[in-house]
Amino acid sequence: MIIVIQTLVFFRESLFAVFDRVFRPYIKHFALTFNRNNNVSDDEESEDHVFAEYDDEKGVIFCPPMYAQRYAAVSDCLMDERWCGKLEKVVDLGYHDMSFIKYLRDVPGVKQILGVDIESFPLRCSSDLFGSDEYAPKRETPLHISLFQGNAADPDYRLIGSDAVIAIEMIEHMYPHDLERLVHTIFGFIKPWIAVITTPNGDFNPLFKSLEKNGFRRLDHFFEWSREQFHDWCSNIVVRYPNYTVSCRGVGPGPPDTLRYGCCSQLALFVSKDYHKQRDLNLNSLALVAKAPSTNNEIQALDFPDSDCNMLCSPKKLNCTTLQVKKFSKKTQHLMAKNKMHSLEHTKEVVDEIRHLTRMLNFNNDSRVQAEGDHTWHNINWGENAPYWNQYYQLVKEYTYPFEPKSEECRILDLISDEINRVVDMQCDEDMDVNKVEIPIHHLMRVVQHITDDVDRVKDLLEWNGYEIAGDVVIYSRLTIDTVSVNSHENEWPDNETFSDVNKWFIGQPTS
Ligand SMILES: C[S@@+](CC[C@H](N)C(=O)[O-])C[C@H]1O[C@@H](n2cnc3c(N)ncnc32)[C@H](O)[C@@H]1O
Ligand SMILES: [Mg+2]
Repeated sequence: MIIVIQTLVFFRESLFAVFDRVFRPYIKHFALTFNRNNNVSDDEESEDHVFAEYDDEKGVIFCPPMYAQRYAAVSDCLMDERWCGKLEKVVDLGYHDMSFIKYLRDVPGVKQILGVDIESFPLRCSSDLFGSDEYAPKRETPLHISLFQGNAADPDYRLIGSDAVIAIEMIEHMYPHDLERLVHTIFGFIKPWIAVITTPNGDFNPLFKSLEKNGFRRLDHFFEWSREQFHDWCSNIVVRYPNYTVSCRGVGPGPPDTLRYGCCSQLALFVSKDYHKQRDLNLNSLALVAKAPSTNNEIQALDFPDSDCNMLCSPKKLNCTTLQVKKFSKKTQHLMAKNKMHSLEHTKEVVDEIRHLTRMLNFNNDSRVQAEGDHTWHNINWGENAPYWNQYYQLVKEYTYPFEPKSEECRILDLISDEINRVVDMQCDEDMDVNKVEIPIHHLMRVVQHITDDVDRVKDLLEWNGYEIAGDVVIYSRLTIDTVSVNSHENEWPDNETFSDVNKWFIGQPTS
């Protein structure tokens, strides 16, 4: 049983590493930009790994499969060192059966994933990804996934605060007017740090014989752009949203001698020049406000739906003349009574929040939301029974993964282990025969300085975990590791589940 669990633990933790190891070598090779004269990687080894060939029956065959090359290229964008580990909230538009979300879950730093798809059928298929394995180890970092059904073109408020937006092979399935709105939803409403968009390369289609009878276009796509058209579309976006830069490249090179067609897919990476994370609005606990201040200087706080919220607002601070409260939820009424509040002027204000909200939701002269009766909403676009403001998507499924943060000791040991491995690898690259590496403890302290500056504590920890320490240096001996077999370690383990993370970590580390 223990072995099975350990295998599962290992497998789960290794998945992403494997994905990374398998695909990363290919990724550099994918970089075929629109400029056909640009260099294709001349790394012969990676060329061996990524290739395509003709098959008389099947047409072009990609190795690795095209979807895997695409996912690798998108993952590569997400793990760019400029933001790796800092993209916390990521949206996958057109996520289909969650195939990419499986990988997204393990991208460093990601804590919240939103999936939006217009179809409901794929959503049902994806349910097995959630909590199906009760023996799966807890995550070390929190992760919440929400799947929505809706049109990605609609600026649903739950998209606010997203650091990255991904749309893999989705835009060609959109109506032109939706695509136009999507551009604004991404770059004018969400304003993420990065956006990664992929779409087929129409130039490549002559290589697919099976498409010939349909004019070299796929039936379910509204368009398939040439590289030039995609490039134009991207350039136009950055002209309209000048806070963004864009770089385009091909993904999935064709068989030899077809370079002139470019790659099978094309990818655009948009990067914000000056990213400020938008505050994530939790409207579930937020007062709803209506009537644009610009129209008649009137704001109405309509309801505080299920609030823990004390987000009541004051008209003076909002620069408006009247502020009416039509209806409060019970909880808010209770809060008001408790604080002996009779009118809004005397309530605690969270004015910035309200202001922020009005800005976020793009209130303008057409934006009026009013509460009429019990939970009936009315606005000039929808009339009666308008949807909750900016709540366009329907939540289909959400899941919070159980997690257990690593102990501080464990984090220190992991960081130091990585650093030691890095230094040892460097030394070995320079001199293959090196068997012993001495690393000053002060060098290692740098990688844990955000956790501790206590040198003695770190030394003790390292010694406890089998490192050889002499004075102020850690001695790493390659011979020791080479003679340690995995089996010998396994046999040393008592057969119970009470090991601390520190003990687990100790497997495979050098012993003194
Ligand atoms: C070819 S699939 C992409 C699959 C997935 N992104 C991947 O690469 O594995 C296109 C997906 O986009 C979805 N889609 C099409 N139009 C959409 C829209 N306007 N809003 C949201 N999703 C849309 C479709 O339902 C479909 O699941
Ligand atoms: Mg498609």
